[in-house]
Amino acid sequence: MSKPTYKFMYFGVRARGELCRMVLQAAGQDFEDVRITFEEWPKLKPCEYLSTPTGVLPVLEINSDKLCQSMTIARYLAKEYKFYAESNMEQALIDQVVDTVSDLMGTLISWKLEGDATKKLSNFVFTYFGFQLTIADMAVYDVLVTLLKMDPKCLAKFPKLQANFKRVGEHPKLKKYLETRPDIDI
Ligand SMILES: N[C@@H](CCC(=O)N[C@@H](CS)C(=O)NCC(=O)O)C(=O)O
Repeated sequence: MSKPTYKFMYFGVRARGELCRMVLQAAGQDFEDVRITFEEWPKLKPCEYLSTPTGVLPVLEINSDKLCQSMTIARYLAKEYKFYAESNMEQALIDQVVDTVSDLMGTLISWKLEGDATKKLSNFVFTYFGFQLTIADMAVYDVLVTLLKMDPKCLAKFPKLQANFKRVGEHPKLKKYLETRPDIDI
């Protein structure tokens, strides 16, 4: 079987795309990282150009298949590259973190930050503070990047979140990517 070819299409922001980018980077998987500008989007949105399944981004092309919905893509990639878990319960524990981050991201995208966002995340430290990197760690890392930009002291009371943030940032396959990627607010 030949290796799959990946093309990931999203805007030039982290928001609903960065978790998928991080999983591909953590896997050491080559992919075409297409970053569409907001100026060019109105021309591309109609399906005849990009063939977006639902007219929104992100979209991941895998060979000739197309996937949409950021969490569907993230879970698909996490299963492919073992950033998930084996058992149904462990998967559910990861999912609740990832879905909470996704809800939070919706709030952040509309710039209506909930005051207790970091506290909410800290309730989950027991689920992702394991030995193996999962999409839960990466999802939390990414939303913390945004929260830290809004309030650099937001982790002060949460040492386990701080430690996990550091641990993901130092992952051997992610470190260089995270240090050299464009510095984007959200
Ligand atoms: N639930 C979808 C939401 C996708 C979505 O709303 N994408 C936005 C960007 S974050 C978009 O493509 N907006 C452009 C548009 O609606 O034309 C997902 O998670 O992928």
